[in-house]
Amino acid sequence: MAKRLDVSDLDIYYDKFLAVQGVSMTIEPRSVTALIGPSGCGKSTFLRTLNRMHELVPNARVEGKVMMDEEDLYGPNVDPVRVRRHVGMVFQRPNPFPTMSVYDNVAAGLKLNNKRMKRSDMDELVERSLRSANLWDEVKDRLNRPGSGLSGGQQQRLCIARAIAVQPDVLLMDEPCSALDPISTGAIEDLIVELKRDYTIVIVTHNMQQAQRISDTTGFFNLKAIGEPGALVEIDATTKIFTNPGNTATEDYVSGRFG
Ligand SMILES: Nc1ncnc2c1ncn2[C@@H]1O[C@H](COP(=O)(O)OP(=O)(O)OP(=O)(O)O)[C@@H](O)[C@H]1O
Repeated sequence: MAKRLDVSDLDIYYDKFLAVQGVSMTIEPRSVTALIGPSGCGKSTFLRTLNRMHELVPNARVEGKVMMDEEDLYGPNVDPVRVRRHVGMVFQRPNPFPTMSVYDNVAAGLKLNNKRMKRSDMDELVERSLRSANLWDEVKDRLNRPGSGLSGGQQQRLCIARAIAVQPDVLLMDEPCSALDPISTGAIEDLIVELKRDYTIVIVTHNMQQAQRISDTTGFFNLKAIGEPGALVEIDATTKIFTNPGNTATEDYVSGRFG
């Protein structure tokens, strides 16, 4: 669990459109890396290349390299479905499987991967995942009720439980709190800080305070110029990015002068 990602010279295309150019960065295990930047600069696009979800868009592709420890995620014999199992994703809007129970939502990935798992082992893993997602106490008496009956914040923690049930190495989060109220947001932020003990976490956020509260490292993306692709401007310790960034565009962005 908790592997390092090493991205080098990554160019990301939607068909002929070069959306993001020349990204290189190292993402350390057992840390939270926040990706910030104005709308349209390619943060979500970049995030989706880290588990090969980008290529689910027809004709979308990348050039460059993404290494997870010693493994080239875009190597010739690598199965993208396996990559997505090892690099989990949590989305902006909580998306539990609506007709499935709370239990089955968490067990869904486990069932796909381990068809012969004993019921008692499955029960144990579902409980452990829900506990890790700080949701167990709230749902233990309604495991058989639909996941869609939970509150928005609970649904998002259910999605996090589902993502960690398969014991991924990396967890990607694309604005996981943007649909949540401040109290649910606080619960998810606390959870992210706890989860970094076991996982490598990369989160896209528009919320500067959130990036400062929960991340160790922050990467600032921006468009090179109007009509040009997005690019990584700088990446550094979060305290440095927010107090003494190396680039004036970063300073303007984090101090709210644009974006
Ligand atoms: N499915 C797609 N097909 C074609 N172009 C796309 C697709 N998704 C995104 N793009 C383009 O890629 C560029 C980067 O978009 P992306 O959504 O990654 O930016 P972002 O920084 O995450 O924005 P936001 O903060 O608004 O979510 C934009 O020019 C966008 O229009």
